[in-house]
Amino acid sequence: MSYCFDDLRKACREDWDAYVQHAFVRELAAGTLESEAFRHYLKQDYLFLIHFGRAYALATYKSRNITELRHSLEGLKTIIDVELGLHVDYCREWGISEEDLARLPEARATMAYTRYVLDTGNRGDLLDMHVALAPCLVGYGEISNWLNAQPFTVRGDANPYEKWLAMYESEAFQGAMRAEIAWLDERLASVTPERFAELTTIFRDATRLEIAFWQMGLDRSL
Ligand SMILES: Cc1ncc(CN)c(N)n1
Repeated sequence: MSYCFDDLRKACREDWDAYVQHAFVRELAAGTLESEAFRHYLKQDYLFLIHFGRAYALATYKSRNITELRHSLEGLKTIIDVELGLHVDYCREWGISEEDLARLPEARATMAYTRYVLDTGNRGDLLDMHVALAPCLVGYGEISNWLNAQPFTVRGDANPYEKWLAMYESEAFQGAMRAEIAWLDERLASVTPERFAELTTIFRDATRLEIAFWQMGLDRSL
């Protein structure tokens, strides 16, 4: 039996769909999401991205050859240069200054998700780490593609969240998503059924923590 990334998705189908098709992203794509819910999510996502930068740095540290090193470094650059850079500018447009960002309280959902991924990376190997990171990178790329195919999605000036939608359909982000899937496909091809079961647990846990992150935005909870 040879595995690939899609087998992880299939093994967690219910959780994966609940994440990709969550009410938060549906409302965002329709342009009906309450602006305070979005602002709350944006602030927590800043903290999330800082910790995910650390997680990609850990993946870089755990790399054992130049190919792995380059791949993890590309992930780190996507988070820091593409997403986090745009995020700070975007927060400013939504009335959140860098000073506000510097003194944010961290929501429990942010703590749980980011520390789970860092702990998985510390305990496990590079494959554990990348499987824990996959719902983040692959998930948002897939969410973007799924939303673009839905009749309720409003694009352009009529949607206040147009920039968010545009970021995740950008070639920089979609290319990073494809590279991550290709990397995972290559590694998963040679794992045993026992190892695949362990990786499925990590993928499911990280996906459930993504669902909790959307819900935190909707509920504006800390
Ligand atoms: C919670 C969360 N998950 C994923 C992403 C996409 N990197 C994000 N910005 N925030």
